[in-house]
Order: sequence, then structure tokens, then C-alpha cells
Amino acid sequence: MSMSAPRTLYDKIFDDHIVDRQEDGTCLLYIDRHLVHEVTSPQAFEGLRVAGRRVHAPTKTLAVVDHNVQTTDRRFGIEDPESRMQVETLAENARDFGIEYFNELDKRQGIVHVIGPEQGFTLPGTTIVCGDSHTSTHGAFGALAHGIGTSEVEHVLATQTLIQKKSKNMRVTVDGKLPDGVTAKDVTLAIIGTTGTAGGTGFVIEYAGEVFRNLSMEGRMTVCNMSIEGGARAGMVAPDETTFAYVKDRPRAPKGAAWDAALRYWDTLHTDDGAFFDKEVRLDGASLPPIVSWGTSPEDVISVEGLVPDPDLITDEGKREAKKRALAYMGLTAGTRITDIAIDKVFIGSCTNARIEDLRAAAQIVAGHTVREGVSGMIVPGSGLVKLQAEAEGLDAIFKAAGFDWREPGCSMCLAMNADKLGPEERCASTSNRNFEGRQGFKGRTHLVSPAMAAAAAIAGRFVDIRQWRGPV
Ligand SMILES: CC(C)[C@H](C(=O)O)[C@@H](O)C(=O)O
Ligand code: SF4
Repeated sequence: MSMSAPRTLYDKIFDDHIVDRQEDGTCLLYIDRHLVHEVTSPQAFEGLRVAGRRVHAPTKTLAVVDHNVQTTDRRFGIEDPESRMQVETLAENARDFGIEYFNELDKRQGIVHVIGPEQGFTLPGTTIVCGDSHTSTHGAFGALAHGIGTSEVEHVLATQTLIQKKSKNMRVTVDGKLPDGVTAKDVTLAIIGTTGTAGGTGFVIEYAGEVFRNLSMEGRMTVCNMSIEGGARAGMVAPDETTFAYVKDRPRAPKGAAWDAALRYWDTLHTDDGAFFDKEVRLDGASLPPIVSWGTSPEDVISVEGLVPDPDLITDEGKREAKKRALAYMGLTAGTRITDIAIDKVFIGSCTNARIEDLRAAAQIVAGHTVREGVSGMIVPGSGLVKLQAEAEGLDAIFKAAGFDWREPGCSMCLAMNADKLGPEERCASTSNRNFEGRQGFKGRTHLVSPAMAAAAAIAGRFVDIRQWRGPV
């Protein structure tokens, strides 16, 4: 394609970062931003040490602990010895290699995909990588952001570049106005329900249409976060006034003349009219309901008004057997009303839904009610700054009065690498992004929902349609 042909947002950002292109299309891409967490970085730093190399651009690298930290008081150290070791290793690597690091006591600490945007480290038009699949979150800013493996982490640390082949372009357009009670989380679950978890394989998705234009940055991050669950390499939304207003004056955002220059570039970051997409998907936002997952894959979703589907109706044998296994694992029978499913635990947290707007949405439902007897609910803010903001707004008081646990920031029960886990066969309404077998604890059962739906489930003790929420019944 010649440079004058109409280009997509993805084409533009990719082109602007090519350092070298080989005949077979393999490119060396410049990486503007590198986020590092404790799980996928130890061998990468070790590799640098062994080779006697330094980090090429320490100021373009930011490290934080999130997966292993306990969400209870940390002032007296990390309890679990294995977790403590991972945390200490990252602290040491950051020190040795001159990288800025938010430790477990820093108020800026939090989930890597929450703190990048919060600090203004995540910027439109940049290439952003992290040894973590949900790096796609940052695409909400009109950045090209995706996960990389540990050997690539080492490559980026050493060279600030990454070897990449271009993905194909896919556009998901959602027009219409979302009904009250239907959120970004429902939109992303509905998309994955439509395309399947392999629907995005080989593609970078651009989210377009009225729904995304009207979403806040928090909402756009929720959608881009789950692009990876739909199989895509990355997801992105073209930057606009909403994006610029969020980024402006953040600690790491450009200031003064640099801000003006950045804005001039960011204004060019949109798909040209007539640009080619290899795949197009359309959904009607106005007809979307609140969504609940019923199985062990993020594509196993249904309207809250629906019934647990019957796998016997699936013609493909492999798929039928897989969905039968999923139902057995989930302890559900086909035909059960979603609103008749009782839950044991509620987790409001993760890089999908633990930002201030998510906590506000949950608090709005919770205010004046109490968590149902027999149910335990946990709120884990996405970062220390989200936690402070929520406390300044009195949200913590609402949650605590209702009987929720109010925790310290981190990944927590999203993947249960710390003490926050489901017990066997415990059923959880969770605002996270993965409902795989064992994801939240051995034999634990996860239902993915929005923060408002999770909050209502905590109070009612079962799933409820928040479009009709009048409190517990
Ligand atoms: C631990 C990390 C490598 C992993 C990921 O890449 O996504 C985690 O964040 C997850 O959500 O499963
Ligand atoms: S919150 Fe969950 S999905 Fe996000 S980075 Fe942590 S473990 Fe991964």
C-alpha cells in the first residue's frame, strides 16, 4: 500500500514506528513505553545481567508490583515467602537498572494497566508493551499496545525495539445509545459473545461508532482490555477530546509547547475515509442487555434475562462436548434462569473494572443496602490513587457499611496469585476478564459481569437485572 492510500489508525501508528522492514514483512518497531511487573520480568533482567547489558531507555520504562501483593495491610511486609521473593526481585532489578518503580507501599502502586494511564505514561500514538496480555487496555488512548513474552521483555529492555509482523485490520462498530444499566463491560462481553474467543486472531481491532465515542476513558479501557479475550493482538479507539482531557496535566504527560505539538500529532490519529478493513463486525448498542457469563470461556455469555443455554442444541460435536464440560464445571443445568443463580462471593476489581468510575457505579447500587447473608464481597481498587479518590468521595464508607471488604490495590482474586481465592465450587460474580477453570481458585466458578451487576448480585445473593434494580427483593 502506498503512503498516500487511505490508512487505518493502526496502519498509521505502525508505520510511524518502523525502524527497519525486511522483505518478508518482518519489522523492527520502536517501542515508546515499556511497563514491567514482577511476574514476567525476572528472567529478562537476569538475561541482561548475564550479557552485561544495560536498559537502553530507563525513562521509557516503568515498573510496578501488582500480581503478588496481598490486599490486606502490607506495612509489615509481604507474608507469602514466594510472593515476597518476586516483589523483592523486582525492587532489586529496578534499582540495579535505574528504572522508576512503584513499590507495594507507594500510593501510586496498582495494577500495571491502571497506573500507566493514571500517570500519563500511556499516550496516544505511542507503541506500548508489557509482559502481560491485558496490555491491550492502553489502546483506549489510540496507542498500539499489546502483551509480549519474557524473551521479548528482555529484547525491549536492551534495545527499546521489538520484532513484529503487521496484523490485519478489523473494525468493530457499535452504534446507538446504550440503555441505562448497560455498560462498557456488557459491550465487550457482547462483542466476544458474537465473534468468539478466536474471532480476533491475527487482527488489531479498532472500536468505532457512537457507543465508543460516548464512552469515558474508563469505559474505553474496559473494552480494549478484553480485546485479547476476543483473540485480537490489540484493540484501539481513536483519540478525541475525551482522551486529551484525561491525559492533560497527568504527571508524565507532555506540558506547555510539547503538549501543543503532541496535540497536533494526535489530531491526525484517526482512520482515513475509505481505509480498508479485512474484517468488519457491527452491533446495535441500543439493543444490548446487561450480560452474564455462564461458562468457562469469555465467549460463553448471555443476557441477564436469559437461560443457561442447552449444549445439546450445538451441532458441532467438539464444541458441544466442550460446552457440556463447561456447564458441569460451573455446576449449572441448561434452562436455569440466570436470575435464579445464587452466588457465594463477589469480586469487584481487576484491570478491567477497578477504576474510579467502576467503583462509583458499584457504590451507586450498594448505597443504603447490605450484602446478603452468606455472601462475601471484596472491593479491590485498581491503584492506590483510585483508592484515595474513592475514599475522598466516601465510596469506601458505603461499601464498608454494606459489609464489603475494602482492600489494598492489586490483581487480587482476578487470578488468585495471592491469598484472595475462591474455594472449590464457590460461585463468584466477578468484574474481571477471565472465567477459565481454576482462574480464581481451584474449582472456583466465575461469572463475568459489570461492576453494577456484581454489586447488585452481592446484595440480592443472585444475579439481578439492574435495569429493574429497586434494591434487594
Ligand atoms: C501473569 C501474567 C503473565 C498474566 C497475563 O499475561 O495476562 C496475567 O496478568 C493474567 O491476567 O493472566
Ligand atoms: S488484574 Fe487480572 S487481568 Fe489484569 S493484569 Fe492483573 S491478573 Fe492480569
